[in-house]
Amino acid sequence: MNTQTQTFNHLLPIDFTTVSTVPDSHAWSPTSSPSHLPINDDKPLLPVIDIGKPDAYELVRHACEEWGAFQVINHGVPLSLFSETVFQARRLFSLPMEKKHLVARPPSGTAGYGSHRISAFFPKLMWTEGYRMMGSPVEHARKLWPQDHAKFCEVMEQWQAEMKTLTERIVAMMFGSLGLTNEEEMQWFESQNGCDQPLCVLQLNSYPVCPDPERAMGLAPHTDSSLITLLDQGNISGLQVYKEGEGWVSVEPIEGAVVVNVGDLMQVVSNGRFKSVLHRAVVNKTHHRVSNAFFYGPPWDVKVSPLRKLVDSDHPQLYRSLMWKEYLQIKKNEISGALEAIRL
Ligand SMILES: O=C(O)CCC(=O)C(=O)O
Ligand SMILES: [Fe+2]
Repeated sequence: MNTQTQTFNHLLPIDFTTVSTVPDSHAWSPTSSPSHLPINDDKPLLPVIDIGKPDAYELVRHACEEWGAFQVINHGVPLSLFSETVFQARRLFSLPMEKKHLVARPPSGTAGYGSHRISAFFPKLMWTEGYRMMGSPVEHARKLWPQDHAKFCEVMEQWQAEMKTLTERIVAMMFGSLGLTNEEEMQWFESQNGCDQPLCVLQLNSYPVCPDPERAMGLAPHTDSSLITLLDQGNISGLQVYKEGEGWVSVEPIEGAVVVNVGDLMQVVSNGRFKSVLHRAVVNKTHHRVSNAFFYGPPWDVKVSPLRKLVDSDHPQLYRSLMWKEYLQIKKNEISGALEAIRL
């Protein structure tokens, strides 16, 4: 096997339908598996915010400062689109492995089927498979369903459009809650070479039923690099967020709610006011869980820095200005120390 094939194989998950026990490659040690530091039911709940209400700004600010995450309801995204998106995601993941390999994500590619991007950081593999897209998935969908790809594309494109609109509304609320009022004050990246549109990635995640969930990890602890991420975790629990002083807290699914994660970039541009949330996903014995994450960030080739209005003598600049591609490169080499590495 040459190096290229080896690297490529590392990106491809095992066929979970063929295993009846957790193989050694996927067995996490007792101190790093989810059973370490178990969840205790007395912990506070992640805030649920009705973004149609007048107090929403204040609640958003508080949630971003204290948790780095919250759930939103009353956001206007049709409930039927949630179930159609989950249905189409399940349709993709239930295809035979040979089919999914037809759309495998190449080692340096952004779209396609494969393991989660963070898997390279851990000695053990995770109990998950994923499919990523940016915009229309039509080229892949044609390969997967030569006669019947239109509905998958239509639903995924509609979901991305809805998530983009909702993201922009929530980002404006976040900045608004910090006292930024006009577009210029909210300019969160400095475009270079004419790149002025945000980049959006939709990641479908599948966590197959696991014979021994205590020893397996759905998705290991990480922060998202994005400005913010919108997550639909369907109706099966599995997402946990880390809260300082409390430990891991389960995020209970609420029908039609969307989880908002503050990403690394929001921590930078808010000059540390908002916290990028550490989160992970656990698996279970009985239900195949599917989630989807919509990551919203800047183009590769732009400069990012803390917003000027959030820096003053009482709030000195915490992070240096840098090109976004430089940050992503730092994050590629270290999963948890990237924000520290750019701290002034
Ligand atoms: O599946 C989940 O609940 C979490 C997904 C996630 O954190 C991610 O895709 O980055
Ligand atoms: Fe994440």
